[in-house]
Amino acid sequence: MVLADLGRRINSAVADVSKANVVDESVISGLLKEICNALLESDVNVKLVSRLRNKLKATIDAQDKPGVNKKKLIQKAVFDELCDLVDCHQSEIFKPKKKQTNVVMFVGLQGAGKTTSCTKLAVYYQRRGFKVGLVCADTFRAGAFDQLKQNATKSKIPYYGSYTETDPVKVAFDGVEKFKKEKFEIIIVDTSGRHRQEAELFEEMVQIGEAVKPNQTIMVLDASIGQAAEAQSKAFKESSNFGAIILTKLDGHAKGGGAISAVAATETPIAFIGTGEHVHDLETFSPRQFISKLLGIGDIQGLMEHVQSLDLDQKDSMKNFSEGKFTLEDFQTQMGNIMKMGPLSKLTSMLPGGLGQMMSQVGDEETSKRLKRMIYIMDSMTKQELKSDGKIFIEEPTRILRVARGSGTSVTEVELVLMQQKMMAKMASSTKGMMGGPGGAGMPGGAMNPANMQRAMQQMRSNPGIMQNMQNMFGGAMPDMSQMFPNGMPSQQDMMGMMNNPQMKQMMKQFGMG
Ligand SMILES: Nc1nc2c(ncn2[C@@H]2O[C@H](COP(=O)(O)OP(=O)(O)OP(=O)(O)O)[C@@H](O)[C@H]2O)c(=O)[nH]1
Repeated sequence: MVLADLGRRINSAVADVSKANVVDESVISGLLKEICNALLESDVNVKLVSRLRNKLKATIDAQDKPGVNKKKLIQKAVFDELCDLVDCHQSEIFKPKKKQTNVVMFVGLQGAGKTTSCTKLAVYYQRRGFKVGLVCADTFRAGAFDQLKQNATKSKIPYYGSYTETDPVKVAFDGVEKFKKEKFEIIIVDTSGRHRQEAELFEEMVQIGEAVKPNQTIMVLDASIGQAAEAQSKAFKESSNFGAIILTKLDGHAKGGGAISAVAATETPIAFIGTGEHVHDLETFSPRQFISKLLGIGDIQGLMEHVQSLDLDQKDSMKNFSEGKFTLEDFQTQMGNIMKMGPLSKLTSMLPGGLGQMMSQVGDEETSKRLKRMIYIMDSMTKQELKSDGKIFIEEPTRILRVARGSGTSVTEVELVLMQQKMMAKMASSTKGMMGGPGGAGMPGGAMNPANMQRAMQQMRSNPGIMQNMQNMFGGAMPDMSQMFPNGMPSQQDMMGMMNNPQMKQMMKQFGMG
């Protein structure tokens, strides 16, 4: 992940403070020095780094009063200042309105990811019920229209472009007019990033802007742009007055600090981040979620949004779970949902604390392979077996052999699936009393109420086996929960979502916490 190195270095600098016996001036100046070096080496603009240092120092000095836990004060100050670095405190980012035409124009340097991001954004809004069209106004780069056409066709998004018209302003205007007549609600215009020279590119952008009068202009910025980010983004700001930034290629390994500088230099908010080449690899940007992920605290909210944005098959199995049951068929449904959730590494990076890193050590491929074999096993079961609670296999063990042969797996693997389903069923029956009535707190089958949540956490803490596993998982020391959730303990909604998240359950099982 971009800025991963920055996150690691800042984390270790803050950890050093936590280990210090006395937090005096020298410890604090050591912390500030390490954080500033890490930011500078990540390509963050020197003026921004100096500003952050001064604010951090002032905050720590101002709040350092007798009785204040200085270590926690420093952790929170560092977290807040980093959030401030990527948050330009703009008011509400442009939100398209239903039943109106919203024209969105994309600008940016060549290869930044405009065409890809146009399609991603089109799919993002289409999934939210908008009627979306794509216009290719890049008449400079050969193949630009074909690329947009291919992307749009694959995602079933109507598109407009021309193989013959060479005037990008005319193509843009005609395309927008066409979609306006057909009552499209969002019309996204992709422009060229390549030009003989930038002056022509900017001139063309101004003309296209005058022709299509966009409600929103978005600058697409490649996170690996480095120190050039500030000058480039300022130049685009002057010509196209973009109102939001899409930061692409954050899944890469670039330093990424230059992009942060662009946000500050243009005082323009990052609306979305691109996290891969796939059309669904677009995430809304939230400074606190971004910094939480950067510092390895996890991004529970992002994980919940990701799970909720997928049309996962949650109906019966969640109802069963809330009634204390969990059949093999429910298990099969949940496994199928996990496979729908996309690259496991992206999800695990949102898991708090060391959980994500731990999961990523197993690796996408291996985890995915194991899940697939579990699904093959359940696909080889009869309806009666799937609807059962698994006892049928104990009464007639030859069924295990038949399923193993039918799924091309082993008896041991089938037994493992049965054991995991049994664990889940036990979890379902133990949480049965904790779920509110159906529809409670808006969660399917109700939500765990605070008192029961507390009891569940106490049960976890009082069970030496679970605690030992937790400590093994975190390398011997239980993390300070407040450090994992700097925005305060997640709401019961988040915790419930996390506890019910099949990915989390699968992972808890792997670490013996199932
Ligand atoms: N890993 C990764 N690759 C991305 C991302 N966004 C775009 N890309 C890739 O970046 C390359 C350039 O993307 P394009 O969408 O063609 O860029 P462009 O700005 O339209 O390029 P021009 O039209 O030539 O100016 C393609 O290979 C994309 O797949 C991202 O978030 N992550």
